[in-house]
Formats: sequence, structure tokens, C-alpha cells
Amino acid sequence: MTQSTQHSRPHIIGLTGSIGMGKSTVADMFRDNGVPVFDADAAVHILQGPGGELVSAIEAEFPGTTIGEGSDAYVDRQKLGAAVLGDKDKLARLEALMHPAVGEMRAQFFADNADVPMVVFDIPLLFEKGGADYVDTIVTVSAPGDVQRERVLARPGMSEEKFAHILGLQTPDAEKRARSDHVVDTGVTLEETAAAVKQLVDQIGQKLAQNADQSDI
Ligand SMILES: CC(C)(COP(=O)(O)OP(=O)(O)OC[C@H]1O[C@@H](n2cnc3c(N)ncnc32)[C@H](O)[C@@H]1O)[C@@H](O)C(=O)NCCC(=O)NCCS
Ligand SMILES: Nc1ncnc2c1ncn2[C@@H]1O[C@H](COP(=O)(O)OP(=O)(O)OP(=O)(O)O)[C@@H](O)[C@H]1O
Repeated sequence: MTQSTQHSRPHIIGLTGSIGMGKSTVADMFRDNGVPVFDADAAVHILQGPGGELVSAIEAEFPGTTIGEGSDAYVDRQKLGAAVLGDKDKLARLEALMHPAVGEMRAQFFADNADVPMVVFDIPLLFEKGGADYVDTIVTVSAPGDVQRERVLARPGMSEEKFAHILGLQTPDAEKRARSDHVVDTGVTLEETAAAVKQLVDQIGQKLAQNADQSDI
């Protein structure tokens, strides 16, 4: 008897890339192709924003890094960044606070999208935090180092030192590319990158459909 072609769960694409490589832009391109995206950075913003679940825990751990009182209080990310980004132990403590709550939000997103063929988890620290183990396909966004540098240094509040420091915290781009199933080049035009993302979504979709057919036999 023919079984239903329904998948048991969506295929998970882990999208990552180093600072300024174009991850958020490429995540939007996946959305343009109808693929739901879980944005780990956006989850962190919610948890740290006004009324966010972790604001008081962050104030307790890193005094003076939040603004306001009670349910309106929120994290001053510039102050928190200044407090933790230069100190490995403090950064690890912040990550340990954030990680479980982000994981819960990701699980909720996954449950909310149980009926689609594929979803994207946009996770900046996919390799650094072991996320590579729970995704099905790893996609890294990458551009030449000089393009990355130019993009990042154009951002307000960024300096050569800060850029160098953040790069030092992240798995090198070459290693990310080597450990990925696919690399999306963002050192080209937006149109070219958008076409590459569409092709990738089509390719993964076709593979999933083929596998569903086979399990049908
Ligand atoms: C330190 C914070 C407050 C700084 O915020 P700010 O708005 O100033 O910078 P932004 O978030 O845009 O980060 C700038 C760059 O630093 C990189 N970065 C941020 N946190 C980390 C980290 N823990 N390790 C390596 N790189 C990092 C980002 O990828 C980005 O490219 C913020 O990045 C933060 O809360 N980071 C911790 C996130 C976390 O714990 N993630 C793990 C759970 S999923
Ligand atoms: N082909 C391309 N693909 C993606 N982004 C491009 C491309 N060409 C130019 N850009 C520009 O590069 C910038 C990439 O920024 P984006 O915020 O997407 O990076 P990010 O990797 O998410 O950053 P971060 O991890 O530091 O938060 C955007 O301003 C985008 O318009």
C-alpha cells in the first residue's frame, strides 16, 4: 500500500557565516522563496529587549548593562558588548544564559512549522556552539575578506580593533566553508546571490521529493 508522501519533519538548513558576510540578507532570500527562517539573533534581541525574559538575569550577572526598571527594562547592547566581548569568561557566561532560552524559541518555531518541507535556522555561531550536529544541511555565506572588511568597517561603532577581535572569536571562514554542504557567495551582485539561493532551494526541494518517492515504493 502506498504510504503518504508526508515527511516526518521539515528538513533543517543551518545557515551561518562570519561577521558581515551577508547572512541576514541571504536569510531574507530564503524567505523570498517561501522557506520559513528562525533567526537566532532576533531571538536574542527579544530576550534582551523591553520586557525580555532574560533582562533581569543579565542585570544580575553584568550589573549596569540594562536600562530602566521592571517590565520596561531592556539590555543596552553596546554596554553589554563592551562588558563581555573582550572577556572570554564573561562571554561564556552570557552565552550560557542565552543558549537555553534561544533553544526553546527555536523548538517552538520548529513545532509551528511542522508541515513545511524545509526550514532555515539562521545561526551565527553554528560551528562555534555545536549547532552543526542538529541540522541536516549546512550552508555558509562567504565573501572575500576585503569585501567583508569593507562592509563591517562601514558600520557605526565599528573599529579595526573590534573587527579583529570579533573575527578572533569566530571559526575562520575557510574552515566554515570546508565544513559546509553548500557555500553561498555574497561577493557578487545581490541578483546573482538571489539566483544562487533560489537554485539551492529548488535543488534541496527536488532531493526531498525524490526521497519521499523512494520511501513510497
Ligand atoms: C554581545 C552582544 C550584546 C553585542 O551586541 P551588538 O548589538 O553590539 O553586536 P552584534 O550582536 O551585532 O554582534 C556583532 C558581531 O559579533 C558577533 N558575535 C556576537 N556574539 C558573539 C559570540 N558570542 N561569539 C562570537 N561572535 C559573536 C556577531 O556574530 C556579529 O557578527 C550580543 O552580540 C550578544 O548578546 N551576544 C551573545 C549571543 C549569544 O549568547 N548567542 C549564543 C546563544 S544562541
Ligand atoms: N551579493 C550579496 N549578498 C549578500 N549581501 C550583499 C551582497 N552584495 C552586497 N551585500 C550587502 O552586504 C551587507 C551584508 O550585511 P548582512 O547584515 O546581511 O550581514 P550579516 O552576515 O548578517 O552580518 P552580521 O553577522 O555581522 O550581523 C548588506 O548591506 C548587503 O546589502
